[in-house]
Amino acid sequence: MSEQLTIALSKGRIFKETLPLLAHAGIEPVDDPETSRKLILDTNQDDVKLVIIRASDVPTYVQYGAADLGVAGKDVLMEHGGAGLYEPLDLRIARCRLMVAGREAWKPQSRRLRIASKYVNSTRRYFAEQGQQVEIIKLYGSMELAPLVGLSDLIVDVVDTGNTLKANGLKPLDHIADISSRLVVNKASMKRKHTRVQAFIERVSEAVERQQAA
Ligand SMILES: Nc1ncnc2c1ncn2[C@@H]1O[C@H](COP(=O)(O)OP(=O)(O)OP(=O)(O)O)[C@@H](O)[C@H]1O
Ligand SMILES: O=P(O)(O)OC[C@H]1O[C@H](OP(=O)(O)OP(=O)(O)O)[C@H](O)[C@@H]1O
Repeated sequence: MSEQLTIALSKGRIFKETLPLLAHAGIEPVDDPETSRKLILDTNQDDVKLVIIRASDVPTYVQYGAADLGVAGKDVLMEHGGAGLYEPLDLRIARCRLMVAGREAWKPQSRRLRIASKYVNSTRRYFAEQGQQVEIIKLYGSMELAPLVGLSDLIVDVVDTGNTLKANGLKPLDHIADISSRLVVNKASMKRKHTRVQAFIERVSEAVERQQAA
């Protein structure tokens, strides 16, 4: 019997944008995670399963070997720290920027600032590098609201078109990092299932190159 491969993905943009890359590797899910309530999806290949989890949980599943591989945004990987993972491939999907943002009328202040974000580690690291001590408030979403209601001075969040910032009277202030999604691999799976995992990485890498050329 061939080795089982488990791939961790999140619903929404990562699933949608990963589908064509999986298809190039010959993998097609049997169910659609947007309509199915199943958390383990079968594919056209008996030995390949997809697990559907929260975007921020993907590195944890792969770190502990509950999934051999996964797709996660660099924002999520920076926050997780990358323990137990290899990051062999930039998939160049779900591209955005991790940014500091504040109200349109924002002016730099000399007092200690409050920053709201779900990216507490990246936020702490970034402001420490700037030599600034800040108070960080952990949120789980809708960060754009925090400065509007006086919960924080600034936010750290991902920005793509800038429409969400604009719609809420906020402006981008500082660029922290360019973000795209990465293929991540459990370190033990990379050794134990080397041939299988390496072949998968090569097929997906080909698909990424083709998408870039198109
Ligand atoms: N507006 C956007 N445009 C492009 N890429 C984005 C955008 N927002 C987020 N991303 C990228 O896509 C990844 C997945 O985003 P998604 O919105 O599906 O999950 P999430 O809601 O951020 O995660 P969680 O459910 O764990 O809180 C993010 O980690 C980020 O790398
Ligand atoms: O610069 P923009 O293009 O407006 O994208 C930025 C928004 O996207 C993300 O949210 P989320 O994934 O919840 O929202 P989305 O699905 O609407 O992009 C992020 O937290 C911002 O709120």
